Amino acid sequence: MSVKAKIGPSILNADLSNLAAESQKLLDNGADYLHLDVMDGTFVPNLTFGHPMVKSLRNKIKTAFFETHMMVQKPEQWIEPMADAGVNLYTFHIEPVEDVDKVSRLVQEAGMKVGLAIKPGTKVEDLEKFVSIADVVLVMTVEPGFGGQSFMADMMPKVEWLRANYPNLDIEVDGGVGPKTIECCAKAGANMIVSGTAVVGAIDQAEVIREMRDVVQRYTK
Ligand SMILES: O=C(CO)[C@H](O)[C@H](O)COP(=O)(O)O
Ligand SMILES: [Fe+2]
Repeated sequence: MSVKAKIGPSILNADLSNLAAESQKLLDNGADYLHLDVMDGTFVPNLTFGHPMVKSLRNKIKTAFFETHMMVQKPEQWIEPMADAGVNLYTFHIEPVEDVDKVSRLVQEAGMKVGLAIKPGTKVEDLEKFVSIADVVLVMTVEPGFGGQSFMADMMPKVEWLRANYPNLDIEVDGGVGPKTIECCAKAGANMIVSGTAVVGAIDQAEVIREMRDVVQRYTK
């Protein structure tokens, strides 16, 4: 296996009125990248922010790696604006998309890496046919839409199956991940760890980030 352990805090439950400062604090505390949750109120029953907010954040934070987790019905609609906003990794859900290959190509042509996400109810086999075009696959460990939910350990067989078949693939998990659940994710084979509430709400963010990275590193060696 030659994948790197990376911790990407989700700013979903941070103080969004103070997004740049909250994001910089996470980066200063050791975050490897920022996971920005974009929700359209249709694909999921919640609404967050779009490309204008991401662009404003990019103006303040020049070099960090930005992932947008696109929980939207029409991911093709936001490719150009998100590329213009300075997004590095454009992760979209395959469920509402008719032609995943085509949308992935458009993401690449716009200069971003491709992330493909599945909801808890989606079989890993549905993702398999697109793995070759993906830079990252995201296995959701909560029903998308809200931060602070409980981790679904029964998603781990998907991660195990992906790791067994794709030793060098970047496999991300998202939802309810923190110090209590990290071992389970790392053991299954996840190497990109999204963590919202557990990091953002921590008294010592640096310690929580370091602790989770250490656990993942033990399994990625
Ligand atoms: O995509 C998401 C929700 O749909 C968030 O990234 C995720 O929930 C992170 O927050 P937490 O760690 O608090 O669960
Ligand atoms: Fe997310």
